[in-house]
Amino acid sequence: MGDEWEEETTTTTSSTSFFSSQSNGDSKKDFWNSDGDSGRGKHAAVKYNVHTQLPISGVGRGGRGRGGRRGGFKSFNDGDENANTDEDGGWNKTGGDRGGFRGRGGRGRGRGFGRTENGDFNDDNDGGSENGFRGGGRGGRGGRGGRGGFSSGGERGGRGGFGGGGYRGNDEETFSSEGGEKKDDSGEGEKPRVTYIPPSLPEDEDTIFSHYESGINFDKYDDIIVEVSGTNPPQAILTFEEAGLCESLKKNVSKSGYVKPTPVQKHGIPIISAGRDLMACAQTGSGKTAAFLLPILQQLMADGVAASQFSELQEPEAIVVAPTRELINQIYLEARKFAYGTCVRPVVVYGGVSTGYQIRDLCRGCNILCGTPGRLLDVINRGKVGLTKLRYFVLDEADRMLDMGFEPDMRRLDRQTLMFSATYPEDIQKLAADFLKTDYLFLAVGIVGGACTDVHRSLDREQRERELALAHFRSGKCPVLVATSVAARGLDIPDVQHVVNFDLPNNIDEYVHRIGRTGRCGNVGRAVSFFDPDNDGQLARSLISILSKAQQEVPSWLEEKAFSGPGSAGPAVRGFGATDSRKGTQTTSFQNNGSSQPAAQSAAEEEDWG
Ligand SMILES: Nc1ncnc2c1ncn2[C@@H]1O[C@H](COP(=O)(O)OP(=O)(O)OP(=O)(O)O)[C@@H](O)[C@H]1O
Repeated sequence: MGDEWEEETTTTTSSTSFFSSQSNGDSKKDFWNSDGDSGRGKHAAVKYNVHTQLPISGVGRGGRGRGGRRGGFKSFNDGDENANTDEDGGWNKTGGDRGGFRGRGGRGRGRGFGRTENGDFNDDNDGGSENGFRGGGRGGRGGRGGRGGFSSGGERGGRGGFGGGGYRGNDEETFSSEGGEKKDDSGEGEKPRVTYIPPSLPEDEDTIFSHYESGINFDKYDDIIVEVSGTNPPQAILTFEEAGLCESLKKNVSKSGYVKPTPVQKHGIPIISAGRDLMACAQTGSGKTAAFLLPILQQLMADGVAASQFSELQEPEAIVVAPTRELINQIYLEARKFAYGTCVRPVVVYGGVSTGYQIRDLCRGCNILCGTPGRLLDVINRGKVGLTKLRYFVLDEADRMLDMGFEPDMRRLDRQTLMFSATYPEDIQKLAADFLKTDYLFLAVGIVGGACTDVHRSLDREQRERELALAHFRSGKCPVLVATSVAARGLDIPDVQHVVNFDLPNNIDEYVHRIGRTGRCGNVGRAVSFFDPDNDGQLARSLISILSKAQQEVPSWLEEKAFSGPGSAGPAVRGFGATDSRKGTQTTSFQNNGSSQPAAQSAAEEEDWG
């Protein structure tokens, strides 16, 4: 997933799994069932928390994930000899010179996902990836890495649960001016094509403005310490009335259930309205999205932005970039909500969805373009989006998207840059500052990088609780068991039907043990694993070996990861179980004859519950 099923940056190398007794193969059903005490009869899941090494009953939602590695934004403009060719079905990429983002162009031969010369995966169509901006590729073997210059960066896997990224290696589509015909210019066979078209969005007002009520701690926001650093910051507003919003926006704010602004809105809105660049850091869930959308919309309305209309080339006034597909879609929905009833038209583009579909939508008019990096650069490089009218460039989750060099052409554009995040490591701040005007303002709401105090956190389980959790799982009282690898081995619990490796383990033995909690005693089972190319690459070869020996389907992207490019090295492929490491030892094979078998010696030691 290079794309926070994003994810949070997980630095852990390990692994979380859970077992589920659901027989319908619907892992999500179990995954998001945080109520582990449903009283259903069958046993379900064990999730391993790698940090604590403890099993936890019930599965809590991991929250929105974030992209794993940071992307880049560099080197788009040194196109190679393949740039602006018509290789992909006659499409002439005229966008190269249009206000920056010129793509390198070169397409490699690819199948499935693109791989850049950096050895990164591109998981977006045509080589883009959500996290990208890292320049990339001459498209080495993995295909269209060069296009748009995005290496996959990061939104791979990661912790946090329903993280965005999600590696989707096969999402390739060629969009051509001749109708989006699929074409594989490598001659190596057909590329899987992204044909997914998301369901149409509801147009009724009730749905557009549906929202949940603000929580009991909303008023506590008023006590949060706010710091604004930089010269001449404008006065904060205290109410939405002071924000100077036009009638339509006021109405939309009110229909959204917003009564008073949050601190990041109180300070951020006037800063943006004053035309200042901004680096804003505010805790999760504190309303950063509206903090940038409202003043942008207001300004566009005040300046009488041209109503969007059909054109093959769209010139948006604002671009919002976020590292994950899910997040950018959410931002788009917010933009659509606040722009309701106005002439401002937001559009969203992100990987994993038919490019042709998104381009058709784009061509209908676009004032605010929301996108993940890969797809965004893709549409720019296809000449569908020009940057000459660009006035606002917003980076949400900015700390994920800045450890990269930024394209010089982009820097030259006269635009207002707004960066938002809940965390800002110091080194990232330095990078970010380099991309902002020198008089930018830094807005810190609450403790910079601090986690939201409204989230009750607990790390640790006593033995008594562990045993109770296991007992509940065993008895079927709790259908899902979440645990660390400590529960990988040995547990023999009837009716476990599903094992989910939320994070894959470090070694293949552990994998074998974990999935062995299901499919026992002649029963069938199911194991679903989330593979993070950044963290799990070393497991790829052994996984392939294990899968093929068990006559399971081996995804082509896994083969690609295992056998090509940097990072593909992994442990030598060996057979299931173990082979005798002593040279020259005579080996006897036993086959289904019921006779004794040599015990498989695992490389890893047994885990201890202690
Ligand atoms: N002034 C407000 N009054 C009531 N609700 C608000 C207000 N501002 C934002 N919200 C709501 O609060 C929720 C969180 O807002 P938002 O997603 O913008 O947070 P965020 O700071 O971007 O969080 P994260 O850092 O996790 O991305 C949303 O449902 C949003 O509609």
